[in-house]
Amino acid sequence: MQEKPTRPGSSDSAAQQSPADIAREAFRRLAVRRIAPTPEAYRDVYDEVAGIREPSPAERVLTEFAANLAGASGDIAGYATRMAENAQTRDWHGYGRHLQQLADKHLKPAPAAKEQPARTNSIPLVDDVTPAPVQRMPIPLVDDIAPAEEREPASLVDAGTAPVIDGNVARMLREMLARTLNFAVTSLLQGSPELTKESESLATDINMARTRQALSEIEPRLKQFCFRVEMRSGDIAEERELLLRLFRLLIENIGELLEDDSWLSGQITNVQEVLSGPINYATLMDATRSLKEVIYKQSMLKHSLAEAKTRVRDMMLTAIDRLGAVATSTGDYHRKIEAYSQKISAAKGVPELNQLLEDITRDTRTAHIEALRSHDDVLAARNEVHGAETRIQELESQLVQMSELVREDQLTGSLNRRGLDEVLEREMARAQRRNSSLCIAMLDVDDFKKLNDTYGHSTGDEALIHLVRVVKDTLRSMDVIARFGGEEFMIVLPDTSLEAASQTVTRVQRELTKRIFMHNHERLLITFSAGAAMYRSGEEQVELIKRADEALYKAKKAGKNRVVNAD
Ligand SMILES: Nc1nc2c(ncn2[C@@H]2O[C@H](COP(=O)(O)OP(=O)(O)OP(=O)(O)O)[C@@H](O)[C@H]2O)c(=O)[nH]1
Repeated sequence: MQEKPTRPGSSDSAAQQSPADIAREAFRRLAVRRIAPTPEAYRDVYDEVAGIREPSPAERVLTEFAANLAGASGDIAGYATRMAENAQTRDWHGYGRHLQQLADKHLKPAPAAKEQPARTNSIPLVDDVTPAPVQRMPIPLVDDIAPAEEREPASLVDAGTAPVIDGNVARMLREMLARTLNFAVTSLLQGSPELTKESESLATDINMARTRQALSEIEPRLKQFCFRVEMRSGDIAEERELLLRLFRLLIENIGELLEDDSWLSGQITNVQEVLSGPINYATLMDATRSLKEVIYKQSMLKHSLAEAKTRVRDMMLTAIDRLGAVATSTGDYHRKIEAYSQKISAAKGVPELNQLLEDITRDTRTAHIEALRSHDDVLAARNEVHGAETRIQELESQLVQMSELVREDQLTGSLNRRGLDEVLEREMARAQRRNSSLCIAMLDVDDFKKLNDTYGHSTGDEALIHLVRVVKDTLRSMDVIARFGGEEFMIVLPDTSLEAASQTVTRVQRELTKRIFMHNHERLLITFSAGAAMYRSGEEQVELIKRADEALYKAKKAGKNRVVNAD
């Protein structure tokens, strides 16, 4: 199929076309040029048909590169001018050729020995604009271990040249390249089946290539492949950045809407913190886990809250009904009394008056009983409303506490890093204010990997829970344990000297040997090493932690299951 030269991409002709025409023509050109109809390719061709000459990011980079190079001296400036012309006319093939020549001439090492004239078997890369013929490095690519029939014909091999890369090295390089393409690159290209296929195909061909000629044929394909991969990575990075920006914006807006819903702000802050730091799998998983837990608990509380609110509403309705009934009955009573007074005025004798008095007494008693009952009902309803109000307040404060949960490590129930930061900040300020001593100790479970490997990850988890339980039971209530990460914990000991801190940690170690960890009726001894450090007035949090960490390192080096004090 040939591309028709009609419908040039000029704005005049484009102006006469409807968007549907332009789209149809864009698809036709994609098909004719055998370009995959990706959104980017479609956008480029659409712009071309519509006469919109918006350069793509790659075009912009290449154009700027050529412009910057123009300031160089000598023949580099000549290449730069030609590349700039190519960029202007969008002759990317020419651009690539000139760039290749420039690289060949200025970036490749000089031939190994002058007296051995270099010969090349590859397709020459010099063209008429190259000032001097380029001499390519002779690299015999024939394997010394390759079977004879796979070798390149003798006429193509550099018989007299000393190999710059010997056959073994060439084979290794080829295999490494093929493996990189086959495993590393391919695994990074998920979601792009075309590129994955090309990567695998290149790996196979490179592995099979035994001659320079064969490699020369692969070279342009590899170049094209690299270019496409680079474009794709750029797109992915851009998409990721856009998504993150969108997500941040969303979270920020939700945060602003939350003035009344303080129970949600904990989660929002948590997510914002994750988004502001370096994002990796672990931080995202951590945030997801703690949010899930909190959301689950909150949903249960919200359910009870909704029930309590419905109950209050029902009670209010009942109370209003009752008040309505009282009003109705007293209204009836007033009307009756009015009627009685008229009857009394018109009464003819005492018997009639007696009868009227009896009727009035009866009606008055009934109205009184009704009023009393309603009064009692209203009082009971008011008490119930009070009770429900108190319950709602309790539930609401529980919700606020739930939000605090994100300061807790979900596995062990100790504080998490965020909670630790807050406690440390608070205690350091207090120690400075009161001029009191404050110590911290970094704990790291010994040979924890071995425990995991031998008994499984969930047993490892149980061991961490056990450790935290023992630490909590052994420490004073004012002391705090926090999970620093993985199998590392930190203990914060306010009002404690370094010596006392070290003794406390040793006591925990002893307690661990007494309260042995059981796994399937098997007694497993858990030990840890620790580094203790005392806060120096005015010291930064990171510095204090660093000193404790160094002491912990010394404890590990000295044989584990011990405490070392920082100097
Ligand atoms: N079960 C479990 N394992 C974890 C957790 N966090 C980290 N780990 C594991 O803890 C192990 C730590 O191993 P290492 O850093 O080599 O330390 P170690 O084996 O204790 O060796 P030493 O510290 O030198 O005594 C790794 O295998 C982690 O996968 C967790 O939450 N649960």
